[in-house]
Amino acid sequence: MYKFSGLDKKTGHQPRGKKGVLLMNLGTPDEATTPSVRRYLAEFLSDPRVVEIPRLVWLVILHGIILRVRPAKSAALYKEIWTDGGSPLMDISKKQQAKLQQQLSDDGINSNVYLAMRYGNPSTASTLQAMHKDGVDDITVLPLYPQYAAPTTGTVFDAIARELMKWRFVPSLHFINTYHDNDDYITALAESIEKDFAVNGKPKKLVMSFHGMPERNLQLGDPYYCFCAKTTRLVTEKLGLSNDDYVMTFQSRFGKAKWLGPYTDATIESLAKDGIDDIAVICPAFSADCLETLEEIQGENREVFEEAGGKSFRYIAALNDDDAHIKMMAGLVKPYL
Ligand SMILES: C=CC1=C(C)c2cc3[nH]c(cc4nc(cc5[nH]c(cc1n2)c(C)c5CCC(=O)O)C(CCC(=O)O)=C4C)c(C)c3C=C
Ligand SMILES: [Fe+2]
Ligand SMILES: [Fe+2]
Repeated sequence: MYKFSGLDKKTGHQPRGKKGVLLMNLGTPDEATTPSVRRYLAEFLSDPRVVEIPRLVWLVILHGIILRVRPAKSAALYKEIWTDGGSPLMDISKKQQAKLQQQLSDDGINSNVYLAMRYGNPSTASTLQAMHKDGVDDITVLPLYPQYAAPTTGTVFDAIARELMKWRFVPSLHFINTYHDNDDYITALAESIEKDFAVNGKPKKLVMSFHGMPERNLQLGDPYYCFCAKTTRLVTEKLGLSNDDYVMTFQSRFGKAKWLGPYTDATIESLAKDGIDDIAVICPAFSADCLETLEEIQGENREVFEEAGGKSFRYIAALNDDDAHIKMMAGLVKPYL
């Protein structure tokens, strides 16, 4: 490590040689208002990794229809889940950052933890610039998506590369692309399920609901589906569940194409109709609770279940800032620090 105190006298360069951790997540609107949601969705849905249909056709649909209709609807949903700390995804991400910082320092590691979002704020570019200013030139990137997918993890890499293309001194980079089968992740999920079962009893069915994606992405080689299946297998094996005890499903469909199935809402409805009136739902693809878990699962899907005759619906929270989750993150980044 270079040992400069203050700026170098000859070059005016910053002291360098520090290592830093960069936590990344999707991003969320700054406010639960239509203009704020529109700005966020415009950036998110313009990403060619997220919507893979011919560019020109998509931009016409996006700006002609979707960005005129969806922001107001989504803003109303965000309002339902908004907290004093802002969007749950942002609030929880900040807590994760602070707790991981503390965990690393408890473990005797003197590296700063930074937080950036792929869309919206704090932006990837501005966070990388802040790291550079702090003298960090060795960056460990942890996208908080347990199962690699091109529209999530892949595009985090794009955003980092796009910024670094402008830099003269490209830092050392360590990119953690997936942790779907990491022992500590599987154990943390299994323990959170066991805790729920201990308090509320074993449900008639455990629904493991993952965020969906178009089925075409799978055919084109995206490993996401297989990684979700592996997480499901490892967690259910750890819990000693039999095939009848659980089901893997996919939620948050968007657009007209066929998405990965079975769909969460249709599954939950048919479970209730078949007399499986007591279920617990967990969403292992989400490292932090957000619109898709708090509103779509706890809100919408609960209603679907109850209207179809279901009696007991439990949502098992994301790992959020649980100690086991933070320790898992520390375990993932430590080999590079
Ligand atoms: C349009 C295609 C989409 C793909 C493919 C997709 C994949 C994907 N997304 C997540 C995680 C999150 N998605 C969230 C919200 C969200 N996702 C899409 C679309 C796609 N996602 C939309 C349009 C939205 C916005 C919500 C709305 O307006 O209804 C979120 C929550 C954000 C928040 O602010 O709370 C997360 C997290 C994963 C893991 C994934 C994997 C394939
Ligand atoms: Fe999504
Ligand atoms: Fe949704």
